[in-house]
Amino acid sequence: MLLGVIADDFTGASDIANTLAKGLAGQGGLAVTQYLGIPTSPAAPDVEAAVISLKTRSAPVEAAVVQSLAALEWLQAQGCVQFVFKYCSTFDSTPEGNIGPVSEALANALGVKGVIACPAFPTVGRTVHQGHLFVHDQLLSESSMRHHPLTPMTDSDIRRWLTHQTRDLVGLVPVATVRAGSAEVRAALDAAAAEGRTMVICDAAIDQDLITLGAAAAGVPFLTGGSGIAIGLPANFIRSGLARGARTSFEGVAGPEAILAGSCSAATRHQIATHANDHPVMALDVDAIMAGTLGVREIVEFVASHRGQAPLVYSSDDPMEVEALQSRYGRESLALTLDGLFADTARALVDSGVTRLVVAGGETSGAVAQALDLEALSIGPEIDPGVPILAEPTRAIALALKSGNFGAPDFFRKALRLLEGGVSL
Ligand SMILES: Nc1ncnc2c1ncn2[C@@H]1O[C@H](COP(=O)(O)OP(=O)(O)O)[C@@H](O)[C@H]1O
Ligand SMILES: O=C(O)[C@@H](O)C(=O)COP(=O)(O)O
Repeated sequence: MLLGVIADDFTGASDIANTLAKGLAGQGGLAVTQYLGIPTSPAAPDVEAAVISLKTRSAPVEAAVVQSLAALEWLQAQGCVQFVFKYCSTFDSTPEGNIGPVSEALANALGVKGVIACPAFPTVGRTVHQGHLFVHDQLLSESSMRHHPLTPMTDSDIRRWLTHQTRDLVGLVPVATVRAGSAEVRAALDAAAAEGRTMVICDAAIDQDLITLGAAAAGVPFLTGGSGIAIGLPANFIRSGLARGARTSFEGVAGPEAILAGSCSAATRHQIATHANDHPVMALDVDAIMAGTLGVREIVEFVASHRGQAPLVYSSDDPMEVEALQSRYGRESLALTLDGLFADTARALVDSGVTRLVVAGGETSGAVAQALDLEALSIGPEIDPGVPILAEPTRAIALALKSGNFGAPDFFRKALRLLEGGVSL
């Protein structure tokens, strides 16, 4: 194994797995497997890149650090020569963490400083300029991410945001240095390391910037970022002859389908509204769930009675309603209950024969994937930017774990069709 990725949530993990599997146009990517949690046995010999999905984005800091270090240990045991810590392209975190503490713990374990930190993912509008993160043409703090239910992002200066979370000073590689080329980036990272800076925010506004950062990272043990930071990494291994340039393949899985959405992100709510125009949808009454009068049984009945029609079940709501529910029930216990309900529902659905499952939301997907006890997933073609098909070949289950803010308005319908393999991509 060459490359090991530690991802702080499950949708983010499939996002970076997709980037690594795709590679640059015409070159092929790496042979990637996405693991759900830290595997308990060695990887198959043909795996070139492993992506370990953790659910640490909103975990307590100490738990996030401990799990990330354990993931690193497993990846080191598989022989990886480079490690990536994958976090969200909108830098989802609280002032306490977990991006800073986890990054510093991994950097210390690997004995490195001057580590690239770049959440940019230009294809979906996330760019970094002079250390400030933009979502399309809005500063992060003015985007819908300021209303996120668990990690509201209220500061676009991610250098400052990260400084709240880290022990060491945070550095910056500005766009002018990135555009000057990979050697200049490397020199800037070395200079930051010499000043004792562990994390260094790197500007990137277009894919070419990320390719430059990727080239600067050739042979470097550790880097961090959104999935964009991985764009240039397969090429390093292919160029040096260590990887062969793999291509993704996927046969398709037939059978009953379901869509579960716990994401309250703007893109998901728009996708739900679009899907509701011509498909059956069930809006979950959160008060009834909290009162224990609505649960798995009713949801499974709804899905079963709309088999073949792409039924969608969602708890997603707009920011004002989310805020009202959180003040009524408490943010954490509400999220715990809803994530738990989606997890139990997914298990019941799969037990009832569902083989094609689309899940929207990182926390929601993490809860679902853990409940299904999936271990290793292969990466199929991309459905929409950042969202690949995931296949569990031994159980003939195909999944899409969609990041809350990713995907076109018709994502749900398209994803189910592609999971069936009916359409060539
Ligand atoms: N109606 C709701 N009110 C409050 N919280 C909700 C509601 N629906 C879902 N949630 C919670 O909001 C969180 C959404 O996070 P997540 O699934 O990661 O979505 P995203 O990918 O958009 O960040 C989950 O923990 C989920 O349980
Ligand atoms: O980097 C990204 O934006 C995604 O890969 C991601 O991590 C999104 O997280 P969720 O919105 O919580 O799914």
